[in-house]
Amino acid sequence: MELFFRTKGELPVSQEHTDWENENERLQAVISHVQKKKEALQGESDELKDDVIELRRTFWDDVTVNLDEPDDVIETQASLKQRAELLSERERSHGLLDQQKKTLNKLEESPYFGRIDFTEDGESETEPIYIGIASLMDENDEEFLVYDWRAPISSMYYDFAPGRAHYPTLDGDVEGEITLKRQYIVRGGKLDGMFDTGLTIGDELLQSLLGQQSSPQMKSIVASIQREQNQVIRNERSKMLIVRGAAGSGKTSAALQRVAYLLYKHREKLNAGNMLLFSPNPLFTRYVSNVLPELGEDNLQQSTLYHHFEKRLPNGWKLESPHAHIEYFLSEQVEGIRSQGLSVKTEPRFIEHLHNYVDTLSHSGLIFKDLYFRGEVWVTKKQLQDYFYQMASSMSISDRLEAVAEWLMKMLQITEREERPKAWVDEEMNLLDHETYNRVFEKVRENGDEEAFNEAVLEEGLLRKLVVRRKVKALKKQIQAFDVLDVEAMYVQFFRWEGHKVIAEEITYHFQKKEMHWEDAAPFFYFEDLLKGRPVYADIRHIFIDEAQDYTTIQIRYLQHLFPSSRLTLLGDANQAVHAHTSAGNAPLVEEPAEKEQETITLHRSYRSTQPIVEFTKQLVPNGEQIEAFERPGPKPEMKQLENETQHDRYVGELAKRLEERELGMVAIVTKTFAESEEIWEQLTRAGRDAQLIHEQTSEFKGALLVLPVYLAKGIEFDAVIASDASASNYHLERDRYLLYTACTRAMHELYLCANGELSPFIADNVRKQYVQE
Ligand SMILES: Nc1ncnc2c1ncn2[C@@H]1O[C@H](COP(=O)(O)OP(=O)(O)OP(=O)(O)O)[C@@H](O)[C@H]1O
Repeated sequence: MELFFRTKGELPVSQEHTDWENENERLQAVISHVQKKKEALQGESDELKDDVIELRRTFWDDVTVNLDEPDDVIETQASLKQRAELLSERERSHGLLDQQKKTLNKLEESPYFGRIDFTEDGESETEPIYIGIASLMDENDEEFLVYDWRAPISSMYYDFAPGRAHYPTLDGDVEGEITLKRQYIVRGGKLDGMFDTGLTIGDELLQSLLGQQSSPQMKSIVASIQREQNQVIRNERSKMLIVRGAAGSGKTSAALQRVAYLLYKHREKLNAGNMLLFSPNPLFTRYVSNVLPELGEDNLQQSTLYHHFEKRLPNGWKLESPHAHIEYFLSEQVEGIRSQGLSVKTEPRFIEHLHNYVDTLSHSGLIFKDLYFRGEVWVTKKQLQDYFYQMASSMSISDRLEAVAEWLMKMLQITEREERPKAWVDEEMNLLDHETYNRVFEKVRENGDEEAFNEAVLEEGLLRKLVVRRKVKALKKQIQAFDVLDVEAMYVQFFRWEGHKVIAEEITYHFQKKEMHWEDAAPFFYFEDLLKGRPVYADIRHIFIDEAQDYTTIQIRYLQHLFPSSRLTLLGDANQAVHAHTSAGNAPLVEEPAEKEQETITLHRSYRSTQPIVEFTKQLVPNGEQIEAFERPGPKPEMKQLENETQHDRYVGELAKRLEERELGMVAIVTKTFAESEEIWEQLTRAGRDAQLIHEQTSEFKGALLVLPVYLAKGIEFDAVIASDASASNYHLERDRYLLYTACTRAMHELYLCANGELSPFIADNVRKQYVQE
């Protein structure tokens, strides 16, 4: 690799000197071109802004509102529509200019980060291709001064070393020769460094990027995307793309770059609103929220599965959070009824059983609810059942339910008419407020009947109608939502039907208290949708599921069925499974490809941690030998055994203090459970230390010292990690292995393990040589 890196004060040698000056000159020329563009854009933007303000101010001036005749109404509507369209078109253009301005601001700071010189076969000229976060044309709009990193030609920068190369176009691959591959470090419009690279993209650049301190917000990796990551980013073949990879191999980073790539490639028909990322928790959501804006793109939508289910929950119900679920299984004996239920519900073929059950319900067994009006049964469950099952069983359940709803709506109209003259309506009319009376009175007046007698009759009629309509409102809503089925009872009945009586009883017990366990949410709502028909989220075209190893098969299937027209990217690492059910090997991530358009890409290299840390952590897990460390030096992990809890906690506090004093950056004390985190945090606080205790609702880091349980640290990284109590008593079950691995792999530069007593068996003898024992 040829390298000429210049930092302030260093003098380049003669050959490099020429290039340095040339590159510097070009850089300044491009930046001044960007500045000119910015000025021109500002002028345009100001004009548009004035237009928008004026249009808003005078919106009604040119609209003649005339509602006398139907024709006039249509004309008024048309003229309103025209004005509104004009305004929104101007607003959109202004928004676009704003976006362009933001991109130009970024280009002004750093217009490009890479270059390849490419000679196409059959051409004599070599074209230097400069690559940046967005394309930039020269003043005549003829030549590219900078190519967007997502342009087809730019793919060669990531995929090839100097030598033969090719890139795809609509007319087939273009072949040729790369004669130079160069990287730049440009900050604040200044050329700070320059590398010519060979095989991989600048290990030196990576060294310098990865050696930096952690940041509370994830950064884009656009300048140093690695070849295997590029396969993830540009993959378009698969309907379902599974990305497996070791901790720190760049799965999340590649996924976010992939979003940016797809937005660029399909900009005519795809926007950030069509993409949805499921993250593990609010802290992670926040952590990754800056990557796309950094690349000049709008952020994609983000949610958590918990948040989604919570919104679907019936009124007054409570859903156990995934973190409470983890804590339960970490602290309870896993042999109880609940864990039996967990195995059944998370078993990959569970979904088939659910489908089989629904098939039988097509013929018999649906449980309906009695429907009530004014506290009395209006239609019985038996009547509903009879009406439902007299329809042909060739009709789907949801179609038949729709027919039931139509039937009920008609009956409701009759009921409404029959109820109006009744005495209870008189009573309720007396309770109506003045405002309602006045409104009804006005309405009668508007209709213009001269006869006072008629007016009074009309008024009473309207008031009766209103009272009854209000009374049936809830029932109407219930019918329209198909809420005539007793889904809870049928869900329980399913377990009985399957021969799981005890599990059925356990669910009934919680359902009666309106509580739902985390492991019931996906099966329950999936089942409900099978019966009632699924809600459609047609707008979402791409879903990304990070930390997918923690999803059960049915959770993934549920999302697939919720977003039927969506492509799916699953990112995960089976070695980081923190849920009891997924660490048992049930994660969909470990299943073999099932769908035709499904593809798996595995990332082997780990970038987050130094080489000594990776060498240590890879031995904690099976198949760890497949994990490759990026060659970044650093101290070996340190281990300290202590005799009791008091000594342990005191040591953790002192160690954190020492690390803080060295101003390492962010230091995290990672524990197995939240209770342990709380204990350590309390002790630190008593000692006057300023530490932040992270809980499941935390969405932001504050300060440089954090205490958190491992499952909340997922996907995030810290400059130094203290893995608290890595003892045999704390980490001994097979699933603890994955928790310990996840905790240790959060460390970027330094890792410390402390144990109260004997070491965890996972830190086996062959591991011991990888760390220093104090
Ligand atoms: N090509 C790259 N260039 C620069 N930095 C990179 C690259 N790939 C990954 N990194 C860095 O490595 C770290 C880990 O990346 P990321 O969080 O995307 O990995 P991950 O596979 O999602 O990790 P985990 O499994 O622990 O969630 C981040 O700091 C990221 O910026």
